[in-house]
Amino acid sequence: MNKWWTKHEGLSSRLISRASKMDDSIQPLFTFGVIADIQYADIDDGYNFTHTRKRYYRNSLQLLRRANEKWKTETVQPSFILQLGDIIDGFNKKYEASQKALDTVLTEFDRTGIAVHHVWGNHEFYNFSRQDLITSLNSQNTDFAMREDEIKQKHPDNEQSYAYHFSPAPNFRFVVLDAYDVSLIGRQENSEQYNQALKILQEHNGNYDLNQPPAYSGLEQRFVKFNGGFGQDQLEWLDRLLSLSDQKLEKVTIVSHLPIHPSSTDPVCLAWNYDDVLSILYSHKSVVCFMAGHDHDGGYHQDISGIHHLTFEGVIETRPNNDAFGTVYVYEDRMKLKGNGRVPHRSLNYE
Ligand SMILES: Nc1ccn([C@@H]2O[C@H](COP(=O)(O)OP(=O)(O)OC[C@H](O)CO)[C@@H](O)[C@H]2O)c(=O)n1
Repeated sequence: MNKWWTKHEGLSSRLISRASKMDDSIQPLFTFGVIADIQYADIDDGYNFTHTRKRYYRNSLQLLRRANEKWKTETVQPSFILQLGDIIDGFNKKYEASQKALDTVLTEFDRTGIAVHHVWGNHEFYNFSRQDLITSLNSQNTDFAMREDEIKQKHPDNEQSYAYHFSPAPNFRFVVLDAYDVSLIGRQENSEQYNQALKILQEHNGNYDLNQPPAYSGLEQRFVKFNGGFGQDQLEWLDRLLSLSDQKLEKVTIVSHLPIHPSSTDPVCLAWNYDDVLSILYSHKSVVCFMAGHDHDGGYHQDISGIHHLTFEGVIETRPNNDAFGTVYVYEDRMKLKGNGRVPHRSLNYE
């Protein structure tokens, strides 16, 4: 086992057992739901590209329905739901069913009456242009995003990067990042971001098919077309935002479709410039957690600065009789993830 590949290390199991012993009677400050990689399509079951994992395209909607039912009956109603990207599958495009599939899933989410924060993943871009997504899957303007918020740092609307922040309760902030800011998917061929992405992939991936990972092992495998990176403007914005959060002694949770810690994911799912984001996070004291999807097997790692990196198990590769979602209970001194089905319980103490 390589040193950086420690997602099932002892620390994780110790945290799981500590979580199960925790006192349930204390009222959380607020709660929120999390779900990843629903990848709904009204098509028969299939497999991932390498035929190693079964995908339940139609049933993913039933799993979302079960998650919604659970969230609706929580004693402390979730303040919001984080949908970590890949809400519908790329296959919808082939059947000209993208809009219908998206409407189906959004209608299902609507039944809860709970605000949903949507992250954009690779499958969003297989179905829609960025311009389409700005109209149809844009949660930047939900009720509490930016409202009555002392931190007004709005992300510069540079070529429509989809990054924003919100504060659901005093002293807590959530940041949604755009992991496909620099990418070959979702960017126009004449854009700066597309050309930057092409240069990166040409430098690191010698394959004709750029979806094919460049090496059998190691972090270089992340240089594939179905991943992407964070642009300089977005990184600078994040840095400035976190400085303000530091000053306000906030606890910050950051979310993105792509994981950024090598020990929280298979390297083939890692963001290209994950190290740039990590350096920024390490220069601020406010960040407590980073949540992502994309790696359907899930993962977890607490890094050297105490940040919890959670990669959520994907709905699409979850058997019909199982579940894959979580509810996070937020307290002054910790967060507690109550997992369902493949998503394990975890206690996430702030260090
Ligand atoms: N070796 C490969 C792998 C994939 N593709 C094509 O790339 C597109 C995205 O692949 P897909 O597996 O659907 O992406 P997900 O985001 O669902 O999953 C990411 C990780 O694999 C999950 O662990 C799709 O069009 C594939 O056909 C490829 O050409 N060559």
